[in-house]
Amino acid sequence: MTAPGAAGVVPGPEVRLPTAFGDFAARVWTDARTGAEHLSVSAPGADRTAPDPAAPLVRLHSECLTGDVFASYRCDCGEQLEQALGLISLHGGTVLYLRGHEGRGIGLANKLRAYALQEAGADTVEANEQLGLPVDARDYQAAAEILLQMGLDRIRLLTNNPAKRERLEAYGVHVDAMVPSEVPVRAENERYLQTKRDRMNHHLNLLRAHPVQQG
Ligand SMILES: Nc1nc2c(ncn2[C@@H]2O[C@H](COP(=O)(O)OP(=O)(O)OP(=O)(O)O)[C@@H](O)[C@H]2O)c(=O)[nH]1
Ligand SMILES: [Zn+2]
Repeated sequence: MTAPGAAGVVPGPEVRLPTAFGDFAARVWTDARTGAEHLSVSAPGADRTAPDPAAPLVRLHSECLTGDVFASYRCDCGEQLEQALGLISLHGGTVLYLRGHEGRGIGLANKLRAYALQEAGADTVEANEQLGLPVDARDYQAAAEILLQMGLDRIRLLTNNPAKRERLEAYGVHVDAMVPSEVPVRAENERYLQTKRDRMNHHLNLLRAHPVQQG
C-alpha cells in the first residue's frame, strides 16, 4: 500500500539510448507498489508550439520475452515493438515498455503453460480459462502515472486494442485517437490474431505480407 501523497512511480535519471531504430532518451520508472521497473523510450517530435499540433504518439508495450527478445512468431509483439520504435523515431513520441505485463499479466511460466494448452487445441482465451487465470490481468495505473509525470495527458495511442484505450483513459490520460499497430499476419500467428480480433475485439485486418499463392 502506498502512503497517501507518495509517488506511485519514481523516475530514474534520463540517459541517451542510441539504437538500430534511432537515438532515444530512456528512463526507468520504478513502481513503488510492485517494484516493477518500467522503461520509457522517447524521441523528440514536431514543434508543439505550432497551432493545434497532433497529440504525441505513445506505444504502451506489454513485456513479451518470447516475442520481443527471441523474435517468436507465436505472437505479433516483437514486430509491433520494432514498428513502434521506427514510427516514434520518425515522428517523435514515447514507447513505454511495461514490465509485469508478461502474458497479459499472468507471467512467463503461465504464458508457456497456456502455449502448451494451445498446442493441445485451445485458443489464447480458452487456454487462460483452463488454467483458472484471467484472460487479461493487466493494469494501466502505473502507465498512466508515468505518462502524466511526463506531461503526456493527451496522446495518440499506437494500439489495436480498444480495451487498452478505455483502461488508460479511466486513469486520466486522454486518447485523441487509436493509431493502428498492425503487422502482417503469418501462418504461425494467424489463429492467435484471429482470436484477438474475434474474441477480444482487437481492430485487426489480418493482412498478409505476401498474397496467398493460387492454384
Ligand atoms: N496469456 C497469454 N498471453 C499472451 C499470449 N500471446 C502473447 N501474450 C502476451 O500478450 C501481451 C500483449 O497483448 P496482446 O493481446 O498481444 O496485445 P495488446 O497489448 O492488448 O494490444 P496492442 O496494443 O494492439 O498490441 C504480451 O504481454 C504477451 O506476452 C498468449 O497466447 N497467452
Ligand atoms: Zn508476444
